[in-house]
Amino acid sequence: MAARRITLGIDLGTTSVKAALLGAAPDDPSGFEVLASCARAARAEAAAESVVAEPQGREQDVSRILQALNECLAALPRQLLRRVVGIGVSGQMHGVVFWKTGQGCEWTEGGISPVLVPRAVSRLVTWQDGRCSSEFLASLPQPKSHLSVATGFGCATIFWLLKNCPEFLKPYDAAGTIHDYVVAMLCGLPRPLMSDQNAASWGYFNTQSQSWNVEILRSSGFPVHLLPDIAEPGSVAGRTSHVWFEIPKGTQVGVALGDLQASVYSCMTLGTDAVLNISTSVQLAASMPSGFQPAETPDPAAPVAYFPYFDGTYLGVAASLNGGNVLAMFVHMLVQWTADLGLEVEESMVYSRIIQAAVQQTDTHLTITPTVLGERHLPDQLASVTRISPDLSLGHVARALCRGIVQNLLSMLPVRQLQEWGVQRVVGSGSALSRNEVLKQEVQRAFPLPVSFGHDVDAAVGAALVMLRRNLSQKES
Ligand SMILES: Nc1ncnc2c1ncn2[C@@H]1O[C@H](COP(=O)(O)OP(=O)(O)O)[C@@H](O)[C@H]1O
Ligand SMILES: O=C(CO)[C@@H](O)[C@H](O)[C@H](O)[C@H](O)COP(=O)(O)O
Repeated sequence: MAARRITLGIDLGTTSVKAALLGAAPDDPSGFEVLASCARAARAEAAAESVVAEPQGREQDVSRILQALNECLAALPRQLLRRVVGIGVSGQMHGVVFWKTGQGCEWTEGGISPVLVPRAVSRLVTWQDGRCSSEFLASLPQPKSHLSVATGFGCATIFWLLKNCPEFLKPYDAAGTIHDYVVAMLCGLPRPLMSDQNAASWGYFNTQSQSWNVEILRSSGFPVHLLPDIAEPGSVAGRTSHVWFEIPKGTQVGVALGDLQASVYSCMTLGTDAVLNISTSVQLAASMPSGFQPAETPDPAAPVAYFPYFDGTYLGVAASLNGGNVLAMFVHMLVQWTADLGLEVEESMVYSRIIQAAVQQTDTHLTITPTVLGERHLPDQLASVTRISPDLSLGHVARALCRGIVQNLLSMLPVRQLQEWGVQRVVGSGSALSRNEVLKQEVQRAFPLPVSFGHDVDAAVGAALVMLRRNLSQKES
């Protein structure tokens, strides 16, 4: 009997790195089985390299992200890694990392197998970065794209660096998202490749012509040489240049995918499914009919945007900036206040206690609008708390916070709109959801539709599944 095909999926998320090994399972309705998975907190937050970007800058240390990736790979069964025939990579969209071609990493020998270590590479400026003010964004040229440009989007960040610290860009001749960087390093690509999923998340990309707004950008002095070449999501970017945790050298690596699209790909088993992903951020997505094309001119005030998916199709997405990160801020605040009172508590204990308290508090009148980061379509709408009564327990606050995250998303994309799109079921994904019973309860309460919950490493599963299906179709042809 032919050996079972196995693929590896990776998700370089904002808070954690996930990896999953998938095996073909012809007898399973999904066609696959998750053989092993791993998640490791990246703890990659770092001070902005450019001091002028503070305090709104949000950057991550690439070496910590790769460290978490190496820990994930090291934790996966070697006997399965040896049989990997394809690697799919996804990650946090919008962000940008810069490197020097040919010097972006080093394969260090010495251990059991070579390990990927970053070398001449910048910090990752993430999607949560707020350095581009509304005034700065208004000063940029109008894109020829159906998506508006927001702070934290790759092209906006590059324009900001060009204006405020031009010296910063001089040493680099390549740029991409963190997952484009990892694909380029795994394959030793001379130039990064980028799927339209990630290019659209940078701004100044036209999904219909599948091209950057090169003339618009060039005429504004933008360093267009930094823009990656574009390739189909699901196509092969290259082959691994080294043995990697016993994954054979020469293994196919797919062009990197957006984490949202990869999560949807693993969870959306029916075209009438909507996918609710709650991770650092939160997104509610549903597929648009084939042939759908978004309006050419974006409406920055619109809460729903249309993201490229696969094969020229689109997802209708409400993407809130305020998801698991708001819970994380609440937990961090409690840890800080407890320290101010002279006590020390572990974050993990606080998470379990607030969830436990909220489970006990089955309902609340307290109302929290959780938009501490504003929203892209409402940048000035910050968070608020109303209907505070004398019974202000931890359970009330935690329940109201989880409810607020879900209700805020529904205010962007109401159930009525989902039903008009033909949605009949909601599938939940993301670790913030899978680890939080109260969030699950609030999701089930908010949707008058059947709700099910996917894996907790969905984007990694989705990235692996794309490569598994590609490999199987290659073998059949
Ligand atoms: N111990 C925990 N218990 C419950 N939820 C947690 C815990 N630790 C982190 N979280 C939640 O998980 C979120 C991160 O989810 P994750 O899927 O790792 O994000 P990403 O995919 O964006 O990296 C955090 O923002 C936080 O809300
Ligand atoms: O903000 C949007 C889209 O505009 C999101 O889909 C965005 O891709 C994701 O939130 C980021 O990639 C971060 O994802 P995650 O780390 O929260 O999983």
